[in-house]
Amino acid sequence: MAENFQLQSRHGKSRVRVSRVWRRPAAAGGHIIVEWNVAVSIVSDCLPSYISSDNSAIVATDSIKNTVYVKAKECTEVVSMEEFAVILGRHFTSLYPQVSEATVTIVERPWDRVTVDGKPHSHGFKVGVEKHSTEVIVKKSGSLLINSGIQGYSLLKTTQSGFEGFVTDRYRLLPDTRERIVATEVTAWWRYPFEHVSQLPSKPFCFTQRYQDVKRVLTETFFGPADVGVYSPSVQNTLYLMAKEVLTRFPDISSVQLRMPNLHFLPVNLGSKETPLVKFADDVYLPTDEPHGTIEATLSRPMSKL
Ligand SMILES: O=c1[nH]c(=O)c2[nH]c(=O)[nH]c2[nH]1
Repeated sequence: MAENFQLQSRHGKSRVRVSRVWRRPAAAGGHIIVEWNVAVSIVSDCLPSYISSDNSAIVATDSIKNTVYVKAKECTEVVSMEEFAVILGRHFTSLYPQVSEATVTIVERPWDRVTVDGKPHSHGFKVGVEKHSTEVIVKKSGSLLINSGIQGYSLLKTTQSGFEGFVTDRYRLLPDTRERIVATEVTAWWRYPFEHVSQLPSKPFCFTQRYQDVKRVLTETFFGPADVGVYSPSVQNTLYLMAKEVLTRFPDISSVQLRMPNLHFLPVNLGSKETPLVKFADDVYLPTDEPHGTIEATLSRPMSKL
């Protein structure tokens, strides 16, 4: 209680950028580099600092920032973002009696190994596009939540998409179609089922590998087989099939949330009836993301805790 009011507070440091290199010999696969943008937010009992000038319970946000670099230094073996977030979360909740909970969020800058002369380079990387993120919440009791995700994953197919049979009323202008471009920028979040630090898998389970696996399954389900593809009757149906495939393939994922904006490629028809200039024949489009459709859903296993 704060002078007859209830105070809920948290503090931490955001945009802590850290990069870690693990220098393996070329014969063992070469160097590994990660670049992480870390945010730490702790729930800490430091009421006196809010209601008076007593800062004695505050773990300074500067110290929180420093800890990120100390822990990166201590990771002499390769760690995934998720493992690093758990290490940080456990550190703050176990070292400081006043800290009851820590939320660690990490977004990775995707440095991908380059290929030179068809060979993976031992120490050369270029930046990719879509990003892997994680949010880990650790409580003093050791209970935890691990969500991981992908952002900015842009996908498009030039055919095998349609949209028909939707509500017809005075507001409808869109014709039925079985031929259109479908484009989206996928944001996915999925939850791992581990609820306590004691349940955390040791190797060979690897969060980084699971991220790559989920991305592959999302991609394959969106596009279908390389030669013929798969017909999508709506973004809704494709989104559902993508989420379902993730839960079906990976028992260690308990729920998945997908956001798939419908980034429209509008048919171009220019001119008048008398003087047509450009007549659309599934060839020239006006790409736009303003406005765009917003389609999102969460799929969970029965009984899974969200
Ligand atoms: O796949 C689609 N789902 C919609 O809900 C929708 N609405 C719309 O105008 N076009 C589309 N396409």
